[in-house]
Amino acid sequence: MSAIIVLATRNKGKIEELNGMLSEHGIVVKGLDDYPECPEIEEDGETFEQNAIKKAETVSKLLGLPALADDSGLEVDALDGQPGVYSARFAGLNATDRDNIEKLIALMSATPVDARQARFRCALAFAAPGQRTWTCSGSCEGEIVLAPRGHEGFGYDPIFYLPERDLTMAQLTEREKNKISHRGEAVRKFVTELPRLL
Ligand SMILES: O=c1nc[nH]c2c1ncn2[C@H]1C[C@H](O)[C@@H](COP(=O)(O)OP(=O)(O)OP(=O)(O)O)O1
Ligand SMILES: [Mg+2]
Repeated sequence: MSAIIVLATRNKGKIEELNGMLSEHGIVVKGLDDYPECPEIEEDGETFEQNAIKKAETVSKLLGLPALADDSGLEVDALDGQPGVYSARFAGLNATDRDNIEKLIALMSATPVDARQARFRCALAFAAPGQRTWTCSGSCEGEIVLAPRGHEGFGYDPIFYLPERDLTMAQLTEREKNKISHRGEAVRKFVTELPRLL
């Protein structure tokens, strides 16, 4: 048996990671490039959870299908939790991953090496027609480094350092990343709920 879930995103990194984790549970994840009629959704919530709920419910209503959404980002302690929900637009509305990384490196260069703690957070929301929306979250602790390393993953992965591995997130294979990431933690919670949700 296989089921299609629409992931309310055009972020190829998220679609790839979710498929990597959900295919073994009989789920095919499709992104919004497969549904060009879906408009951009303004992410105006104050929390990852609010944004994830808005994305999942908007897409589920529009298509009449079960939809999952991921809202995620990076919280840096020395920046009082920034960029947080603004992670994707940290360096401006059309910022690339590289732009955002450069801005963060510039801001962190004056911060002592022992004060560079940060975490990725991920909120997932699952919405389906006639069903109450379900949410969960995950997080992953690390440190910001000023020299990007690795080419796997996406977003801030090249400057997100995992001290216990002595590697950045971008130096892990997708499978290794999924085992320890904020998104991996959230998806494992989603998987335990699947029998009730689908
Ligand atoms: O595993 C990750 N590894 C590195 N960086 C990450 C990760 N997870 C989120 N991030 C960063 C990327 C982006 O700057 C922001 C997400 O923003 P977020 O609005 O959730 O995603 P998005 O705009 O790319 O796609 P969409 O909203 O359509 O799902 O946090
Ligand atoms: Mg977004």
